[in-house]
Amino acid sequence: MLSAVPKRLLMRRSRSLSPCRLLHTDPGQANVRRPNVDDLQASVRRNPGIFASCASRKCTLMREREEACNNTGNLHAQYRQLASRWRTSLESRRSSWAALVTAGHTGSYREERGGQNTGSYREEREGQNTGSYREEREGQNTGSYREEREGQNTGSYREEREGQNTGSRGWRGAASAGVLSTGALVFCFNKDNNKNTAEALLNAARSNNAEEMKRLLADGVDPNTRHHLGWTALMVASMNGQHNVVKVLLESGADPNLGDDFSSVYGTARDKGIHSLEVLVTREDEFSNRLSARASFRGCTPLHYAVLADDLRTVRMLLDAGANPLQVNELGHTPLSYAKEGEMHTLLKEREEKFKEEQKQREVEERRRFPLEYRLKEHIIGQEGAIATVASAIRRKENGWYDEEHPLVFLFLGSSGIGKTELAKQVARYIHKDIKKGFIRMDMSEFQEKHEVAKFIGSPPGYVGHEEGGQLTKLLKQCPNAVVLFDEVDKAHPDVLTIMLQLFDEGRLTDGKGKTIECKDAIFIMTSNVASDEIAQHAIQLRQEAQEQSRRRLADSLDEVQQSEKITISKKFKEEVIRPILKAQFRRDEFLGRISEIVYFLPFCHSELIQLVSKELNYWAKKAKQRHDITLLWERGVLDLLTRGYNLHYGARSIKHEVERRVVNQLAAAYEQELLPEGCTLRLTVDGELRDEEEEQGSPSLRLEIVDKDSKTRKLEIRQPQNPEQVAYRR
Ligand SMILES: Nc1ncnc2c1ncn2[C@@H]1O[C@H](COP(=O)(O)OP(=O)(O)OP(=O)(O)O)[C@@H](O)[C@H]1O
Repeated sequence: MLSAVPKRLLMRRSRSLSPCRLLHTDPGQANVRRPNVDDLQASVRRNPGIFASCASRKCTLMREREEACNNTGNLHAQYRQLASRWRTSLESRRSSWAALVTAGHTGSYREERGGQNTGSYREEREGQNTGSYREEREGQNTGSYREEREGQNTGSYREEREGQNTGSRGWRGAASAGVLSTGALVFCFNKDNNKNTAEALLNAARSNNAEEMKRLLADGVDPNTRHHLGWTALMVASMNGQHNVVKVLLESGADPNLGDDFSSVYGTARDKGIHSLEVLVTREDEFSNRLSARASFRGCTPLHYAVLADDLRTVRMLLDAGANPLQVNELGHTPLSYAKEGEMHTLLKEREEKFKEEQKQREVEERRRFPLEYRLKEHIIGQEGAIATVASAIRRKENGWYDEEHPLVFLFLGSSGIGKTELAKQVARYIHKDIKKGFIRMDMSEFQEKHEVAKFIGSPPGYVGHEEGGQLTKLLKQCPNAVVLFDEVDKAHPDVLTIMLQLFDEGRLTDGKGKTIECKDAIFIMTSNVASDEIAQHAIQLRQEAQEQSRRRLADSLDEVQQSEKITISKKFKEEVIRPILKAQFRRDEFLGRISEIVYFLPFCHSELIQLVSKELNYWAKKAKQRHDITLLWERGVLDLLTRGYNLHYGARSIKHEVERRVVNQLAAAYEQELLPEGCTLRLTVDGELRDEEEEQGSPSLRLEIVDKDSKTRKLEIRQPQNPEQVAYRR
C-alpha cells in the first residue's frame, strides 16, 4: 500500500509526523521496546508543544494498536497500519486544499505557486487523492465554504492572493471598475510594497539566502517583520537550521525573544477567518512541515524552535545573542522543556542558571535604584506610614533577613475605601508581576458559619463537596507563594480563625483530603474595619494639633503646612486603645501574636484629597480624549470644590462618586444634547466664588465651558434631563 505513494512524499509525510517521535516504521526496530499509551501521555506532559496535537487521536489509535497487539502479538504490523492511516489522512487534507484551489482559483494559485514552490506542490497535488475533498466540499460543507469564498470574504481573499503576487492585475480590475481614487491606489501600492518586502525577507529566511537577506536589511526592511500568520524570519531560520541567515538577522538586530503569534492551524484559521487547509499548507510551505498542526505554538521564541529542531549550533548562536532561556511560551514551557537529553539539555540548563543569577543581580540593582516605597507611591496616595511598614518587611524578606519558618502576616486596619485592598494588590503585582495568579482574595464574610470551614479548606472524605476541594487550598496549591488577602477577617467564624492560626504559625495548611500545602513564602494580609472610628478620630486630632503647632511657628509656605499633615500613630494609642479592641474582637492572644505587623490606614488630609480628585479627573479626561476626541481642562478651584464631597466613612470611593455626580453627569448630558462638537476643548470652572466651607450658603456649582479657537470661552447651556412623568403629562 505504501509503495503506491511517491517515496519523496512519504519522507515528507513522515517528517511532518516527526513530532510524534514514538512512531516507527522501520522493520529493523521491531525488537526495540515500543512506547505505549502511558509513555505517550507522559511525553505529552513533558513536551506538550510537540506532542499535544496528536495526543488524543494517537492515544486512541495506540490503544487500538495495543489491544490488537495483545491479540496478535505482531507489534510492527500495527505500526505500519497506524503510519499509513496517518499518512492517508494528512495527504488527503493537503490534496483537498489543492483540489479546492484548482476548482475555484486555479489561475491565481498557479501563478503564485509558479514561483518557487510549484514543483513539489504540483507533484503532491496532482499525485493523488482530490476525491475525498470534492466529496466533502460538494457534500454538506460546500454551501458554507462557497459562501465564505464567494460571499462576504471573496474580495479580501482575491485581494490577498492577487494583491501580494500580481499587484498590477488587482489595480487594473479596480481601475476598470472606476471606484478607487488615486489616493487609495497610492495607499494600496504602499501596502503591497510593504507586504512584498516582508514576504521577500521571510522567503530569504526560508530559502537560506543570506545575500538576499543582507540586501533587504540594508534597504531598511525591519528584521522583526512578521508573516501574516504570526512568525518572524528569525523563527523560520531557527526552525530550519539556516545558520547564515540566523547570523545575519541577529547582527541586524532581530529580537531573539519575540514570541510567535501563530497558535495551532485551527486556532489561527479561526482567528484570521481563513480556511484551516490554507493555514496548514502555508505553515508547511512557508515555515516548516515538521511541526504538528494541532499543537499551539503561540509564544514560542526562535530558541524554542531551534530546540524543537534539535539544532545545537543555532541554539548557541541565539543564546550568545541574548535569547532568554527562561522565556515561556503560551503553555508555560521554557525551551529546556523541549530539549532531548544530551549536550543541548546540559547547555540550556547551564544558561538557565546563569540567566537566573544575572536576573537576580539586575533585580537587586533595580530595587536599589527604585525602592519599593516609590513604586507603591505611584499607585497609592498618602498612607505613607502603611507603605513604609509594608515595604520594610518585604525588603527584609527579599534580602534574607527574616524568619523562614513563618510566613509574613499583616493586619491592615482603617475605615472603608482608604487603600487597604489597593496596597495588597500592588504588593502582589510587585512580587509576582502576574497578579491573576499571584493574588488570592478571600472574602471572609463568606465564612461566618461553622460549617463553612469546609468551603475554606475542603470537606473530608465522604462528605458533600469532597471532590471540589477548598477555595483557599485550591488557589494556594497553584501558587504557594501568593499574596493572600483575607478581607474583613473580623467576620470569619472562630473555627476558621483556628485554621488561619495553623497557617500563620506553621506556614502550611492541610486540606480536606489530608494533603499538606507548604506556603512559608506566602504573604498573608488581613483587613478589618474594627477600631476604624477610633483610628480616624485619633488621626484627625493629631493633624489638628500638628497644624496648630505650625501656625504657631508662623509657617507661611504650603510645603511646611503639608509636612505638618504627616502624622504617626503613637505607641501609647496602639497599646491602650487598639489592642484591647482587637483582643475583644478576636479573643485570642496567640492569634494576635502571630501577626508580624499591624498597619494603620489614616483618613486623607486635604492635599491627599486634591491628589485623589486630580487622579479621577485625569482618568475621565483620558476617556474623553480616547472615546470622543474631547480635551478636558480644569482650574484649581474645581479640585477644592470636589474635595468637599469627601466622606470619612467611604474614603476615596466618595471622591469617585462626587466626580461622577458633578462632572461626568454634566459631560454625558451635554454630549447627549449634541453640545460638544468633535475635537472640542472643554474647561471646568467654579460658578461663583469659592468661600470657606463653613461660610458657604449651599454648594457652589461647577460650570462647563467650551473653549473656542480664539481662546474665548462660552458657557454650555445644559438642560436638566426632563422628568419622564412631566413629558407624559404634556403629551
Ligand atoms: N490611598 C489611595 N490612593 C489611591 N486610590 C485609592 C486609595 N484608597 C482607595 N483608593 C481607591 O478607592 C477604591 C477602593 O479602595 P480599596 O479597595 O483599597 O479600599 P479598602 O480600604 O480596601 O476598603 P474596604 O474595606 O471597603 O474594602 C479603589 O478603586 C482604590 O483605587
